[in-house]
This record gives sequence, C-alpha cells and structure tokens, in this order.
Amino acid sequence: MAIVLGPNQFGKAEVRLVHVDRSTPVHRITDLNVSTALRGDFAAAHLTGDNAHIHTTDAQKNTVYAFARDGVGEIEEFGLRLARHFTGAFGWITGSRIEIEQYGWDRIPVGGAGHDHAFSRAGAERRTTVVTVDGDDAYIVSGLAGLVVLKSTGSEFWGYATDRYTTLAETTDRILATEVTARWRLTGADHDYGKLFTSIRTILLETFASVHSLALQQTLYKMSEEVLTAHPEVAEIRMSMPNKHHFLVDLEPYGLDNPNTVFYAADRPYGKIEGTVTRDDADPAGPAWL
Ligand SMILES: O=c1[nH]c(=O)c2[nH]c(=O)[nH]c2[nH]1
Repeated sequence: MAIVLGPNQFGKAEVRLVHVDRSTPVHRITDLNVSTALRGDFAAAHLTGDNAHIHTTDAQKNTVYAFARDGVGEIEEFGLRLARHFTGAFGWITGSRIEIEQYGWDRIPVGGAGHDHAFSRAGAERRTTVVTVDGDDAYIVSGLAGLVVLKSTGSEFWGYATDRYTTLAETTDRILATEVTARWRLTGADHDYGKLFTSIRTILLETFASVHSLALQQTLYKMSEEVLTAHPEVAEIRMSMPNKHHFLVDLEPYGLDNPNTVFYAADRPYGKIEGTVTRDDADPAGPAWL
C-alpha cells in the first residue's frame, strides 16, 4: 500500500478590493471579493516542507491589488488577466483559478440626480465569475447570487406523491419566493461580459415573473431554458433556488378568517431546489466547475 498526494491547490481567499475610477468627476466604484488558487507541482512542499515551488498566498494577494492599479474592467477580464499571469509566473504552475464576487453600489439620489461620489450598497446580490486557466485553455463560469425574488400569486403546488407522513395541503394560489444563485458556463473566453450579464439577469427575472408556476422545479427549468435559448454562448447553466416558504397563518383562534393575506415567512428549514440545464452538444466542461 502507498499513500499518495492527491489534487491540491493554494491561494488567497477573499481579497477585498475596491477600485475608484476618478478619471472624471463622476466617480465609479468597483467593489470585489477575489479568491486565487494555483495548481501545479507543489509536491515537495507537501511531502518534505520544501517551499521552493510555493508562490506565496501573500504575493498572490499583492498581485490582485497591483493588477487593479489601472482599472479592473469586467470581472471576467480581470480574472483572465490574473489567471494567465499566475499560470505563466513559474514553470511549475500549470493552472490557476480566480473566483470573483462583485458587490453593486447605487448612486445616492440627491435633488433628483445620482450623486457623483456618494453611493449606497445595492443589497445582498452579487455578480460572480470563476475563471480557470489550465495551460493555454481558459474556462469561464459567470453568474449571480443573492437575487431574492417573490411573486404573490401565479404559483400552485399540488398533485405530489403522498405517504403517511405527507401533511402539506395542496394549493392553487401560494406565494413563491426564492434566492436565486445562477452560474452559467460559457463557450470560449471572448465575450461582451457586461452586456451578457445584464441580458441573462433580465431573462431570469422576466421568466420568474411571467411563468405560471406549478412547482419551483418547473420555474427553475424554464428560467434556465430561456437563457440557453437566447444565448448560444452559454453551454450550461446551474441553478440553486431555495424555496423560501410563506405559510398561511391560522387566524381562527382570534375569530378571523385569512383570505390568503397574512403569512409567516419562515427562514428555515427551506426546500432546496437545484438543477443543471445544458445543451446536449455543449463543449466539454473540462475543469470549469472544479
Ligand atoms: O415547488 C415546490 N417543490 C417542491 O419539491 C416542494 N416540496 C414542498 O414541500 N413544497 C414544494 N414546492
């Protein structure tokens, strides 16, 4: 029997970077959370503590800040710059993975117009990307997280399998609420990333709103299908949509009816609905999801 070192990587997690573009009096903020990871021959460090191949996580963090000096651009482009740099930095580094979350900031409205240099955080939603470079090949999975949506009607849930533990009442009119995490794998690495993000986000929202839902699973599939139909450059989309349950409160003890208006918004447990929708002729994913 032999004990062997398996896949390994190391990097700096959650480098918080804010770039202020001051090139005009109307400043622009880019607020990022960047995580790096290097792949390659790091066996000696693991097996004997020989650090000669270690490109320190501290230097990786410094590189993230240095590369932001002249602007960041779209997060996918920033990720590609970093990943390609790290992969070529030393001969034994064969690949790297850059994960970026971007937080949105809105201009504070003052006197009816957005302020030049005062902002309010746009909420919990993040734009995301994971850029993986493996030798000369680049793989990009972009997405969004923390997009909380709710519809107050247009959702039913009935016809499910039952057993002795099933107590859930069937409904033809319920609240449907979820927090969307969507990740889409792109074919190639040369896209108008900002435009693509805006378009996919709009499709996800419009489809959530307009589909008459018979199950969150059906809504998830339809949202994914619409993205794939509109965007040939998207090979595959993975969605996670927790069912944020809204339970009708029993008001009878207080002598009141409840005509589908008063709900208890439970935070846990929640239904965890996840799915992948893909083209059957999509390019192989390679290490895109690793
Ligand atoms: O849309 C739903 N899908 C389910 O799988 C499920 N399960 C459940 O209890 N409620 C719901 N709602």
